[in-house]
Amino acid sequence: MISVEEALGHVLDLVTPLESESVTLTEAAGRVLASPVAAGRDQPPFPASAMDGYAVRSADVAPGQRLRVIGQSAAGHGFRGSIGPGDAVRTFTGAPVPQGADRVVIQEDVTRMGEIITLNQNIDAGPYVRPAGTDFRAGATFAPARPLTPSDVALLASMNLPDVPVTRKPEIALVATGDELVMPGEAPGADQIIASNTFGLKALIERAGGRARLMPIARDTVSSLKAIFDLSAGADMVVTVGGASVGDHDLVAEVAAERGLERAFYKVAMRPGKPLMAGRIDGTPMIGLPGNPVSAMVCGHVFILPALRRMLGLPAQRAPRRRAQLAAPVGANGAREHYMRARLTPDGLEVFDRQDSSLLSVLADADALVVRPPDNPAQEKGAWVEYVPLQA
Ligand SMILES: Nc1nc2c(c(=O)[nH]1)N[C@H]1C(S)=C(S)[C@@H](COP(=O)(O)OP(=O)(O)OC[C@H]3O[C@@H](n4cnc5c(N)ncnc54)[C@H](O)[C@@H]3O)O[C@H]1N2
Ligand code: MOO
Repeated sequence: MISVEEALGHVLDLVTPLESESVTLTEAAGRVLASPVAAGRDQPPFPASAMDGYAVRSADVAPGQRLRVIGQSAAGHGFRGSIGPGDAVRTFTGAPVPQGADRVVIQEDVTRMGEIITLNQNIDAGPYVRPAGTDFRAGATFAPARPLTPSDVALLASMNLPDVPVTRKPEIALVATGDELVMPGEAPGADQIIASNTFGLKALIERAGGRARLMPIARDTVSSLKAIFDLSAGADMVVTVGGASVGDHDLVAEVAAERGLERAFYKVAMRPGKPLMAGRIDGTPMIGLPGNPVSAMVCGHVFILPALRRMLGLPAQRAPRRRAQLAAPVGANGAREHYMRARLTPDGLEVFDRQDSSLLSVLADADALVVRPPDNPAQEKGAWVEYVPLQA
């Protein structure tokens, strides 16, 4: 068995960043920029007022000073002239500050009589002028190494970029295997259960910016598995779920080998997720996940998402980890790296007692996977541990 780190290295080696496509800004959230983009203009493009008030020369600012209002500058309708000594221009938030002015006095700090304003005794320091290019300059580049956030989209819009180059969404074919499985909503026989893993994985993949294709359930026969492998052609990656272990009906390895799988590894020193396999069939990366529902989802976080991120052009990295303190002691770990379902509370990480890899109800309660290194001794309450956030 190889370590998780080694296995992840192999998985990341199986994939490469995909090509780019152009999308409109309204479709850009959650996508990954394929190349840096550059601002089309300065923002703000002119010195802009930050307040409603009067644009003045700071040399003219003194308590009780009287100034003459010579015009107005509104957002979208600037004052065309320039102001000289003793002048003021009625100015609104977002409006260009007229030439000659270097300060805005807020309207609460003046008394106006006709076209004359008198500055009050106490005046806000100001200057309430945002110089041109305060936010960014024309030509400033933007290349975040993450899926575009709502804030990023707002920034791209203000850079005057109606379309942006993004990496094509990786398409991942998800193949559930097993005679015991029926689709949600179908009437299961007495020995059957509902296929859940591929649905969870689809949600995980699509939340991270991929596209998942749910394939028909493959039955525990060589011919059925072969047929579903054929149907999966064209995907950027094929992920099978179940049939990965050593039982007589675990046929994924056999069929994949027949299809010419160049296997990178089989079996990883992790818990859950031991009978994981990965390789390439005809150039297409293939990952075989174990069937236990929690094993499949944990492997989704630990292997599929890093591979997906690499296909999206993001750095080849393991699942992000954070550190927190344990809210209660935990026992010694065994020889496999253990991803323990836990909840982050104000008192620290509460590791659940029930860690069986079939328990989706426990996984749904968890928002963290506490990572226990192989042979990690028992840990006291308050010990610092690493965890993989599940909602990230
Ligand atoms: N003798 C041994 N037996 C097992 C070993 C071992 O080393 N020696 N490893 C165990 C471990 S660890 C795991 S994990 C499982 C993985 O087995 P498979 O990948 O072959 O998975 P299946 O047998 O097909 O299914 C296991 C379990 O999960 C249910 N399942 C499968 N697919 C789905 C799905 N899409 N949705 C919901 N549930 C699913 C399936 O019904 C089984 O209950 O092997 C151990 N055995
Ligand atoms: O590794 Mo299995 O995934 O322990 O349940």
